[in-house]
Amino acid sequence: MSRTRDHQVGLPARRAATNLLDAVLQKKQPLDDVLGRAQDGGYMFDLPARDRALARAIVGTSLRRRGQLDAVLNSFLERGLPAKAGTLYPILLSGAAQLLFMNVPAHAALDLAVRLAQWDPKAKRYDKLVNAVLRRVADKGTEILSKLNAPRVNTPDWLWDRWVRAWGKERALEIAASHLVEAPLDLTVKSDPEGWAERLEGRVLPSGSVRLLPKGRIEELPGFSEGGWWVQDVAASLPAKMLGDLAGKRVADLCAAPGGKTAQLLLAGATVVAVDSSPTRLKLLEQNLKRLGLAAETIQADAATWQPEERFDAILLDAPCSSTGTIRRHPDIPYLKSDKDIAELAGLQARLLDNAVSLLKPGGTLVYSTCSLEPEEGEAQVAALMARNPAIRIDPLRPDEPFGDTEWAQASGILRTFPFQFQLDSPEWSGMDGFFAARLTREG
Ligand SMILES: C[S@@+](CC[C@H](N)C(=O)[O-])C[C@H]1O[C@@H](n2cnc3c(N)ncnc32)[C@H](O)[C@@H]1O
Repeated sequence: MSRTRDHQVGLPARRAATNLLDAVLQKKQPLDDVLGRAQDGGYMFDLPARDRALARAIVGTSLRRRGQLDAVLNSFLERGLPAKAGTLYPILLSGAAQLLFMNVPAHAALDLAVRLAQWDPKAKRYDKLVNAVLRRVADKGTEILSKLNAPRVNTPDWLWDRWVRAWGKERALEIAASHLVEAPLDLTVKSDPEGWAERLEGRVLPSGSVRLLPKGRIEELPGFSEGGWWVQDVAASLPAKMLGDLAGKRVADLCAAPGGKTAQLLLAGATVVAVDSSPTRLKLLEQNLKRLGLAAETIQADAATWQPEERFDAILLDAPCSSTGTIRRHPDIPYLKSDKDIAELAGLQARLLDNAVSLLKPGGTLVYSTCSLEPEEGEAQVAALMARNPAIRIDPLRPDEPFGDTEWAQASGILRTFPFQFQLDSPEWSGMDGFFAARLTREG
C-alpha cells in the first residue's frame, strides 16, 4: 500500500476522533452521549470496527493526557491558540497524543492532521501552523514531557485541590496516576464465574466478578445476548452485597437505572421495586432485566418525593453523583463537571436520603452509595443525615462479612474504595472505581 493510500485509510478514524473531542471539550457534551449517538448515526456510524477502536483510543489518550499535551503544545504556540478556529485545537491535541503516546509515525500523524485542518472551513487557514507545531512536538515533545509530573498536570486544579484537601497529597497523586490507564471491564455473572472467565479470557476476582481487558463491542461478547452477565465494576458490585441475604424481603431500589444493582438484589432473593426519574433510563433497566431473565416492578418517579403506601424492609439508594470515582472509564468528567455541580448534587442527595429514610420500616436497612471521591457526596452526607435524624445509625461493616476485613472497610464501618486499589500484576488488569457506601439502620 502506498504511503498516501495508507494515510487516507487512517483519515476517517482521525476525523471521528477530532469531532468527538470537539463535542466534549468545546461543546461540553458527555463522551458517552456522543459515542452513543455515534453508534446509531452520528460521528462513527459508518466506520469499520477497527477505525472505531482507533478513534476511541485517540480520544481516550487525548483526554487522559490532556494536561501534558497542552503543556507541550503551549510551548510551541507562541501567540496561544487563535480564536474561532473550528476544530484546530482538537486536531492539535489528538495529533500530539498520537505522536507522543501512541507510536504513530511522525509523517502519518502530521499529514493526517494537516488534511483534517484543510477539511474544516474554520481551521483551514491554520494548516501551516498545524504542520509547524506538530513537527516541533515530534522533535522536542518527549523532552518537555520528561520534566512534567504526569499525574499532577493531567488533573485540572479544581479536582486536584479537592483531593488534596480530602485525602492528602500522596493519595491525590495515586488517584491521579490511576487515571492514566484505561479501566479493565468487570462483569457480574449470574453463576459460574470460572466458566465465564474461561470463555471470555478473563480472570475471576475474589469478589466473584469476572475481569477482562476491554475488547470491542460489549454486545458482541459471548454471553451478552443470553443474559449470562452484566457489566459492573467490582466496586459498584459491593453496595448491594452490604444488604446481605434478601430472601423474602421487599426492597426499594431508588435511582435504579440501568439496573446493575437491581439485578443483584433480585438474585439475592428480594422482591424489588425499582424507581428512576428518567423514562429512557428506566426503559434501559427493563431491557437489561429482560435480557437477564429477571423481573422487578418498575416505577418512574422522583425518588426525593415518592411516597408509596407500604414501607420497605430494605432500601438501596445509589444516588446520582459527580462520578469522580469513575474517571478511569470516563476521562471527560474532569472537563465537564465543576464544584458547582457537586454542590447541587449534594443538595439532591440530601433530599433523596431524607425521603429514603421515610420509606423505611422501623428496624429496616438503608444502603446509601455514590461513585464519587468527594466527601460531600459520601461521608459528610451521612454525617449530616444522622445530625438531622437521630434515629439513623451506621450499621458498621463487620470483619466476618464479605470484604468486611479489606482495606475498603473504614474504622467507622463505612465502605470507601479508591481507583488505585485492587492492584493485580499489571496496570491494565488493575484498579477499581472510587465508591462510597454506608449501611444505615432506622431505630423506631
Ligand atoms: C448512579 S445512577 C444509578 C445506577 C444504578 N443504581 C445501577 O447500579 O445500575 C443514578 C440514577 O439516578 C437517576 N435519578 C436522578 N435523579 C433522580 C431522582 N430525583 N429520582 C429518581 N431517580 C433519579 C438517574 O436517572 C440515574 O439513572
